Amino acid sequence: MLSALTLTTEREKGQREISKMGVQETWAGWGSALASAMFLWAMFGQYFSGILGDRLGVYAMKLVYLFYPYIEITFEEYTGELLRRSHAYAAVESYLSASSRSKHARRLKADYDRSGSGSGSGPGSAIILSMDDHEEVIDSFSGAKLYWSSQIAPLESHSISFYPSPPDRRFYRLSFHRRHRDLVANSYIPHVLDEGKAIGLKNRVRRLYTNNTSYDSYDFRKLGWSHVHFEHPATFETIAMDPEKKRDIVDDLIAFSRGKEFYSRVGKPWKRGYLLYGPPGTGKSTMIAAMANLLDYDVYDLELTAVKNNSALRKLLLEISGKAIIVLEDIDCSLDLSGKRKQEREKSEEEVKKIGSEENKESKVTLSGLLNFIDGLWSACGGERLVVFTTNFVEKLDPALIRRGRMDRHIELSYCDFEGFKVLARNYLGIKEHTLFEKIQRLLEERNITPADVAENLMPKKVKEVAVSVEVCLTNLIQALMESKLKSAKGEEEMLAGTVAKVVEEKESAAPSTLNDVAR
Ligand SMILES: Nc1ncnc2c1ncn2[C@@H]1O[C@H](COP(=O)(O)OP(=O)(O)OP(=O)(O)O)[C@@H](O)[C@H]1O
Ligand SMILES: [Mg+2]
Repeated sequence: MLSALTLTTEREKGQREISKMGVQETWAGWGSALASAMFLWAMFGQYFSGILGDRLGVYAMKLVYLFYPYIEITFEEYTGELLRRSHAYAAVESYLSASSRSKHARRLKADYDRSGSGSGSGPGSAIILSMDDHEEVIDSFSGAKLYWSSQIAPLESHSISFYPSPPDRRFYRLSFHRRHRDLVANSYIPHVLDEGKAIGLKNRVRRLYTNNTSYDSYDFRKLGWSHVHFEHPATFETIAMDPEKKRDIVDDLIAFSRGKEFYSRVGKPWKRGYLLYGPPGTGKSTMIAAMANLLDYDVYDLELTAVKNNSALRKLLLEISGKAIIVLEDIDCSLDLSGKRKQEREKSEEEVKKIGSEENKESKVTLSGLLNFIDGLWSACGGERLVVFTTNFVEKLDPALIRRGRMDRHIELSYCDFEGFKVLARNYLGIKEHTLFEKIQRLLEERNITPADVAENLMPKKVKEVAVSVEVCLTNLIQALMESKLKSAKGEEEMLAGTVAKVVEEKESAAPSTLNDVAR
């Protein structure tokens, strides 16, 4: 059987594909002379079946079956014109990486065991071994023998193009005796996909993605996103904000993550939009990290100005997996339809000329392209996604962009209040109360200070300060508070009222009758 399996790897042409269960099922085995003859006979039969009737073709196929009773199913890495990595392929990859199955393979690929359990390759080990390309393993299921091979083949291109040719085609091929066909279709494949998905989730390490600046949607060799491991310690416990508001956001996020059935029942794609707005240093980015940690999602940090056009944006969207937070920071700057950030606009023309040609390429993403990205038909692919916008200037945003349904929750992150301060004091100094708290509370009511500034003042500046840090830090904070601005609305009103009163007083003494009217 194994030799037959090896032979099958050599032929690529003339496969007759039968679509079944989202994978391709192909007639097998014509590497040997006999199988080739059978195949030609079958083709001959098929060709003439239109003329001579179906009978000839049917006989030819029966003959092929007689001598080569194996069925093959392929699981392609990319489906739908290379648009998306197939989940079935990823599940098979994980399934075959399980130690019990990969131990028979002779050529293996090694990777970290992201679960930290070391289950991949023996006790205490921190790597996972999986099948390398062109490798074969045998699996068994309910008495049936299943032969898996990992394959790689150049993708045939029939057109001449300026763009680089697409990457090689990778796929797993499953071969089994035809008598197991029902078992494989009804039980084995669902078993492989379920188990593979579970293994994949267990090994999953969260990632922080960013879109590549040189990304070209026509270049198949370039991926749209690069990633690093996502390791941000922020949690909702460490975020300084009104506890009730915080509880509400956490409840909303958890309800969303458990809402698969709800969303499908009401006919809405499983996604939710959050707009976080407020002055710099109030915790917008920190909250995104806390969201990702709470829900165990990947983060896709999308730099819109690096996206060439709407079609590149759509392609990026299709590369995003489920369980993801798509972040567009400073959306008021990114959404400048010229594609330049505000700071760049402010640069003199000469400075702009100096920018490298790559960076200088203008983004042609339009508002409608972005709206489509958020909630067009394509946005529903993948499911379980949060889209988060952040801005310092919510009033600058186009209302269409942040209307309810698109950005479902609008969350203001503002200056630090006493409740927020208590959270930071607990995080940074490990204290719940102190004699200086009262003074700090009074000052926080009068003055504007961002949580970032409070946090900065609560950090010991020198190593030797650590022992006396509480006192020193709180005093630093009081100092900073006294130097910070008065609460803008209240402060400005008071200042304005004071100035007006003073002017009125002065004018009254100069010309009482007329100025009394004005003051009134
Ligand atoms: N609400 C908060 N709770 C806890 N820490 C905070 C909070 N806000 C700010 N910080 C601290 O200040 C630093 C800066 O905060 P962050 O980057 O989240 O601000 P931001 O609102 O995203 O600012 P920007 O608008 O400039 O992007 C963080 O590293 C964090 O330590
Ligand atoms: Mg930020």
